[in-house]
Amino acid sequence: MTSSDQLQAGRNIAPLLVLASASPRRIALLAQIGLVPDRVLPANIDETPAKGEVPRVYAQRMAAQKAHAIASTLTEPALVLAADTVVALGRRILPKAEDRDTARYCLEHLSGRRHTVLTSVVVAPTASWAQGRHGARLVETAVTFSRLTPYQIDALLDAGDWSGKAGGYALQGHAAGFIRALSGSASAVIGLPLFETAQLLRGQPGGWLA
Ligand SMILES: Cc1cn([C@H]2C[C@H](O)[C@@H](COP(=O)(O)OP(=O)(O)OP(=O)(O)O)O2)c(=O)[nH]c1=O
Repeated sequence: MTSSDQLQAGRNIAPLLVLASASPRRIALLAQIGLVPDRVLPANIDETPAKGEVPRVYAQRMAAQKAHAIASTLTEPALVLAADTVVALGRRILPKAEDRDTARYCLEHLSGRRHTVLTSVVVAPTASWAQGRHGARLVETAVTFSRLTPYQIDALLDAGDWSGKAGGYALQGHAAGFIRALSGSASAVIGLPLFETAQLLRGQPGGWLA
């Protein structure tokens, strides 16, 4: 048996890879490293930050809750992958922009400043996959916006790609024209840190990644 046959044989007995997410970005990011989840099951959890909860703790708690909420519903052997992305200005958590006013509020606060994007990624095996390992990583990225004029903020709002994004902007979209510097992981800002996710999957006996 060649090593590629062995790899294939290993893959055939592998448990399911389940993405606990409603984010099309996370599916696309996984595809970038050659991974197509067997199932995509969005987790419906309460995303309200606890009183006084700092951004780092909040991001880790959200990703863990998403992974465990889905893992607990599955009877088959599976590894559940979940993530959470939070835009933080110091200790303040900026909201996920679901409307134009919220996006404007975020952009006005981010203008001319450096902020932190925290993305937590968690992998959780289901109860029926004893060999699977629980794992988690937190990735911090520093992002600096140039100073935005009121006209530029309106143009970003008109572009519309802030919708559903933490902090009211999309690095993969129009906001890129205003991002002066980024130190950390661009894929983490967009929703899934690919290097750290690959490390978590390589650490599993499932054979998903070489
Ligand atoms: C800052 C930033 C965030 N985002 C996205 C990534 C996440 O999808 C979203 C933050 O919200 P999340 O709560 O992390 O994720 P979600 O609600 O979109 O999906 P799910 O919880 O079901 O997995 O913001 C970008 O796409 N680009 C960016 O530049």
